[in-house]
Amino acid sequence: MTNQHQSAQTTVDSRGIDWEQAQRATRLLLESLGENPDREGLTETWQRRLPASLETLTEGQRETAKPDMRTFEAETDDLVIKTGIPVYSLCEHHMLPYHGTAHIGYRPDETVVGLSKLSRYVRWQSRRLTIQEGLTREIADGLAEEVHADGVVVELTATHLCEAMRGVETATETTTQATVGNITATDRQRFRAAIDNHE
Ligand SMILES: Nc1nc2c(ncn2[C@@H]2O[C@H](COP(=O)(O)OP(=O)(O)OP(=O)(O)O)[C@@H](O)[C@H]2O)c(=O)[nH]1
Ligand SMILES: [Zn+2]
Repeated sequence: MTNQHQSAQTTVDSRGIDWEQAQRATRLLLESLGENPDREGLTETWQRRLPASLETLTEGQRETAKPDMRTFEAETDDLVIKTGIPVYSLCEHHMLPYHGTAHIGYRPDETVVGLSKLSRYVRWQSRRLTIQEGLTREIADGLAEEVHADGVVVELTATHLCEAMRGVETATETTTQATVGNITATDRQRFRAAIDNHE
């Protein structure tokens, strides 16, 4: 018990990842698939590559990885629209990727945020185990809070590899939307026109 506790303590890195456990689990997974984890080509997979990849792809769980959402004084309260933000997330059901595009519209209250921060924020939020509906909602709610926005609308269109590569084996697109706060009918028309223009 004491040993286990000590070993867990020594292998947990500053970001809270237990490396020894991640390596052991990956090795075990390879073995369970009938693979030889010690064959050339696979040793670094369990020792480094997969644990390190998953550490990156789950950094949305860690506040320390959140981008600095620095804001500036707003000179307008017009809707700010950003289209075509790439999204890569992992579906929590199969831990397989889904990827696509997010579009964001927000109505500033007294502050605006640097444009690049919208893409950075979507990337950070996406890097964890999610379902698409929840991710869309969490981007909208999170941005409204970070930017102190009067209203936010988020649309996300994605293809799930759990549907494409296995299971139903159809590479379809799923679109989800979330709104928070004050988004008017005119805002929605502008948002839609910007998305249509992007596509
Ligand atoms: N609503 C929603 N469903 C998702 C998402 N990602 C994956 N899924 C679905 O989650 C469901 C899980 O269904 P289960 O029947 O438990 O799992 P399964 O046997 O692997 O199902 P199939 O994928 O149909 O083979 C599937 O229908 C997936 O398409 C998501 O982001 N949102
Ligand atoms: Zn899935």
